[in-house]
Amino acid sequence: MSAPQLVVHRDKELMAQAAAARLITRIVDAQAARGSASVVLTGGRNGNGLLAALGSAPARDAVDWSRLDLWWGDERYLPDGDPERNVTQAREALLDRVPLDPARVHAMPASDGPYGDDVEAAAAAYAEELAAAAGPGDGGVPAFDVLMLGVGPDTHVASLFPELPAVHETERTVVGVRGAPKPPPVRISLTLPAIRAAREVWLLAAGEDKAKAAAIALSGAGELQAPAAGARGRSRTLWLLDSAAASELPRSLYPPATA
Ligand SMILES: O=C(O)[C@H](O)[C@@H](O)[C@H](O)[C@H](O)COP(=O)(O)O
Repeated sequence: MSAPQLVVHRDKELMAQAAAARLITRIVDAQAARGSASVVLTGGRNGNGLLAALGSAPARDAVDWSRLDLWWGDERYLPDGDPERNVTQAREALLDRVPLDPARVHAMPASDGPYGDDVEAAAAAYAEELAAAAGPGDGGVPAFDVLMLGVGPDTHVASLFPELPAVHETERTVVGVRGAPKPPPVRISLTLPAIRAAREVWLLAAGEDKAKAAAIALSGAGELQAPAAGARGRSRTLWLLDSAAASELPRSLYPPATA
């Protein structure tokens, strides 16, 4: 697992714009190398802010949108089209404005779909979809080029909350979550093993309310108490912060350029 790298931007708007530019380049490089790219989106304000910034980025259409696989790190288990669903918000922020191949947009199941209120069955179905897309030796999930995660003030990532059952999962790649402290309570989430299968994991943390979470997660806390600490990529773990979210980091962790 890669040690975390940090980049601190002036404010959350610039962080979103810079992260969007970074994502465009990463996708373009993956498509040039392998003919397609695979990205995991996150819900939340920072994730949606990045998508909105990407939509208005000058280089937006350097991406071949028809050869991009999109997955989700977590989803609120609500009816299809519910405004609180991460996929609904992603569509509004960007996805409905770019020519994606609908067959390559892998939304997590909705609560009014075939699994009804059986969120574990819905999670198992998504795990099967991931496994079907995985390559030999990928371990049940595709080798995502970039997996993005917003970071909660309590250090949660996806719907993995400190000390709750889902963060303890070591075998399954996708689980159902009930009783999530962040509403809505019922969710579907990738697990840490699935997150750690990604080539690169990018954690997005902007705002004063993330300062403590970033400091805890980056100062050696365990992943059960601080799930963000367990979100590591196989070849890269990148924390994208704004100055407010970085304000409580130990000086030793500050990137040299911002010392
Ligand atoms: O479904 C969700 O709510 C998100 O996936 C969640 O993990 C989010 O990324 C963090 O809570 C940060 O959210 P903000 O960026 O809005 O602070």
